[in-house]
Amino acid sequence: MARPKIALIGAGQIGGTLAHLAALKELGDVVLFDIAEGIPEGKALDIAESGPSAKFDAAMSGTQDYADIAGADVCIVTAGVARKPGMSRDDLLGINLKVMKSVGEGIAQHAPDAFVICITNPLDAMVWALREFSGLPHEKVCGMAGVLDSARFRHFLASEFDVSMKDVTAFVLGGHGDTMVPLVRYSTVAGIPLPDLVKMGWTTQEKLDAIVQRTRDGGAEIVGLLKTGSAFYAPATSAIEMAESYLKDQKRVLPCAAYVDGAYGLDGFYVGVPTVIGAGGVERVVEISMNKDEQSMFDSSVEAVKGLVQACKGIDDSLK
Ligand SMILES: NC(=O)c1ccc[n+]([C@@H]2O[C@H](COP(=O)([O-])OP(=O)(O)OC[C@H]3O[C@@H](n4cnc5c(N)ncnc54)[C@H](O)[C@@H]3O)[C@@H](O)[C@H]2O)c1
Ligand SMILES: O=C(O)C[C@H](O)C(=O)O
Repeated sequence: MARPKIALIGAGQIGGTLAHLAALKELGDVVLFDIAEGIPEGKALDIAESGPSAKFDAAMSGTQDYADIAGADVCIVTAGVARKPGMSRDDLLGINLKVMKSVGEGIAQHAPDAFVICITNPLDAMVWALREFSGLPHEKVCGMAGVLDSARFRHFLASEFDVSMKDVTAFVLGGHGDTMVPLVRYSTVAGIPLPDLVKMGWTTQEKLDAIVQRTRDGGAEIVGLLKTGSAFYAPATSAIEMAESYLKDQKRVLPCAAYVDGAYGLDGFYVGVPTVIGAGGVERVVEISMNKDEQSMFDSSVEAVKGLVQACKGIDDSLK
């Protein structure tokens, strides 16, 4: 049986890391696409030359021609611009919306059966726009953010409790911005919810509040340190987790920016929610019950994303 084909649209910091991880995990053959001549070809060759030592079998190639992504099983989109210190993700909307248009058209023409994972920011609005421009089925187009935000939350919690990250679970829902909603009640250490761990004296409410805020600011913290761009190792690893669940029909329960139609009182809207990802794409949106405070934070986050979607419609007439 032929190996799956993975198209990476954007061969920058995340695109290159995605290619390397996909090769190391032998998820399939990789095509890197970018408008910057030489970059996708150079990264593909460099990673291919690591194969004999790393001992993977995967073909790697780079291109500026969308025809080369033909028949891709998975497309992961990082094309566009990343923020620098002093910018918010939302400042990228205008420039990255134009990129989503060309990418959406390229995928529609050459890889219409692919499972598409958008990473480009501002994430929730960009995945919505990418779906509109590509016209692919909603369950085959989703956005990566919740896995990353939850991983950051889990990392901070594991450090605070001095336990293995493997035993920490967490869910961060809502839009991938300052309004994201780390769900404390649904986050656990070995199944013990965080509020119980506060009662058990493992941490204090103040420390937990600070971790929640650090999670919300997680992207900006890295941007402030790197200065030339944004995070790429953890974002790439998160998207690979989603792609693997699709390719291997693992049916992982992962938070991602998915099309929510009916659940959470939403009628046809992309925002971060828990989902099941399997061979059918986003096979299920998991609707969890929220208390008043959680619901109000989620609602504010949805409103923030709605504002960005409106801004997209104001920029590109074809989106109305
Ligand atoms: N969703 C998330 O959680 C998350 C996490 C980190 C970064 N991001 C976002 O991901 C995006 C990529 O980040 P990065 O660090 O890889 O950036 P990067 O600048 O390193 O790479 C972006 C690449 O896109 C290419 N590109 C630009 N326009 C293109 C087009 N029209 N077609 C094809 N390629 C094009 C550029 O040449 C560049 O190589 C940014 O928008 C960033 O904000 C999102
Ligand atoms: O913060 C950014 O601009 C990149 C990304 O959204 C992140 O959370 O790391």
